[in-house]
Amino acid sequence: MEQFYCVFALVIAVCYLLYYYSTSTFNYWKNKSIPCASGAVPGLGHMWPLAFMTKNSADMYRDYYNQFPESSMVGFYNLRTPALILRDPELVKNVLTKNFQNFAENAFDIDKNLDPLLGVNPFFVNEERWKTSRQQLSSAFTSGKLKYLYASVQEVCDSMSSYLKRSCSKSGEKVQLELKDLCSKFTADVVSTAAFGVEGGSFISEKDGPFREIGRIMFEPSFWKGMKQIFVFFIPIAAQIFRMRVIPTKADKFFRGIVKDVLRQREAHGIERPDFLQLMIQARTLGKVDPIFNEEYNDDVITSHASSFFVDGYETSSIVMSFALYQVAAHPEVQQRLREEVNAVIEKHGSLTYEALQDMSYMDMVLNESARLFPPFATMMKRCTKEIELTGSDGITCQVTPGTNVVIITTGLHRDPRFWPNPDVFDPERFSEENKEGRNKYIFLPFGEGYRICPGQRLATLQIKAGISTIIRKYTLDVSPRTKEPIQLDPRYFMISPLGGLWANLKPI
Ligand code: HEM
Repeated sequence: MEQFYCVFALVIAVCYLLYYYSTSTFNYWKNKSIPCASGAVPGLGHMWPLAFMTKNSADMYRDYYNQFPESSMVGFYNLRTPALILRDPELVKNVLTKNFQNFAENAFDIDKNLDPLLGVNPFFVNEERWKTSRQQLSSAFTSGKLKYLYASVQEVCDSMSSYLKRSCSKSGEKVQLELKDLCSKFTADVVSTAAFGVEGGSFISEKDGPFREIGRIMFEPSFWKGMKQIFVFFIPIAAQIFRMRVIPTKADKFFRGIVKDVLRQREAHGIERPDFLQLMIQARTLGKVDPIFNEEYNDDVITSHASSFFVDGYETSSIVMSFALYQVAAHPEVQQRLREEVNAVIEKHGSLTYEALQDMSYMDMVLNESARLFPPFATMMKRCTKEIELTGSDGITCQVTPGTNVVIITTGLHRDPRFWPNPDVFDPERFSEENKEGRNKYIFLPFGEGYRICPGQRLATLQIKAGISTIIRKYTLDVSPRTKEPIQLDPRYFMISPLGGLWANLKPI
């Protein structure tokens, strides 16, 4: 009996210590007189809805953002670590631009040994390596090089067009499609053609092309993948403990294999193509040295750069494109005006050229409004590296110390009624020249802002505009009753994915 009491006392003591340890920081924000979101639980802090997969991060963070509508800052706890939400556009500007030096790091700790292909991906690296890798990737997106890459985008538009034509004639008249799947095929093929120099093959048959298949392995929501992604992106300490990779082994092998094959084929047959790989091959032929690896452009160096295209650009672009098509399907008057613009611009330029796409101002309005409601990333997380005092427009002051994560909640700012009247309503007019004038740019951040703004923004916009124009010229779209409305976001996913999919009927005009 005595033994039983001893064990019981020990268990109680351990439980108490664990409880004490996991909640001992929970007064941090109170002591700093910063309002703190409610709902922290021992062990998980405010991250329990992600850990238990009851909410998508976009919804969870927006809930915390909305708890103090009048406050410029809100504290919360990532497990037991204090983190700060910024609700004031001037504070966001401070972090992303004005005092960037104090917040230069993205708050993600990736193990470069486990994920060597991410070693040059600007999103996942910091300091000097970030500067060089960003410069290098951005150099592929100058206007001249984008025009060069646009040839690849046009190839994919043509194969998507043939695929849609075949699908419609097979099904009689109209065809029902899941838009995220269609757009994932499209962006997978753009990456494979523009970055890796191989035909994507997603529109040849019903079978996935190889890049679409890798896309499914890496991004399609499922319980275990969701668990892993949520740990990697939101609870990185746990991901490190369990040695979780961002790029699965199968995808790593695939990227290395494909680059090797393509390089050998091009060397053997003297092939040149207008793609990202060719830019690297040119650097290799000139004997240039990669400034990050300090090595020649060998196969591994080239694979690392090319895979950044896929990791950063494939899923983000397909999310934005699919939600924009969904909004177009749901708003026939917007669809008609957009179609008229596309037709007029094509008539003016002769075809869907690079220059024609720059002329589509209503398309820009529609894309912006759609990305306002559904940005692929709910948050941007920055780590404080140098102590700084932040003061909000409401007078709240916070001394932010090194190591503290500062979170910019895109989904909160994008639907904040202080900045957007009727924030849940889809209205492209918000982005007319007149309505945009004088608006603080730090309330609309689908691509981020400041020094770490997305370097792929122009390529992403280009391919999305080309893809939507290709579809809308020849088809009318309406939302299928199979789509669950209002849209609910999949809690198993670290970006946004609509539960049940975005289904639309496409009918030839
Ligand atoms: C519609 C599609 C896209 C969206 C919405 C998007 C959005 C974003 C956002 C929000 C960030 C974070 C900015 C920050 O942390 O301050 C980012 C970073 C980044 N994006 Fe994109 N992105 C898209 C497409 C692309 C494409 C096509 C590429 C390249 C091929 C790309 C490459 C990158 C890179 C390398 C970074 C890291 C930049 C840095 O930390 O310096 N993105 N993107």
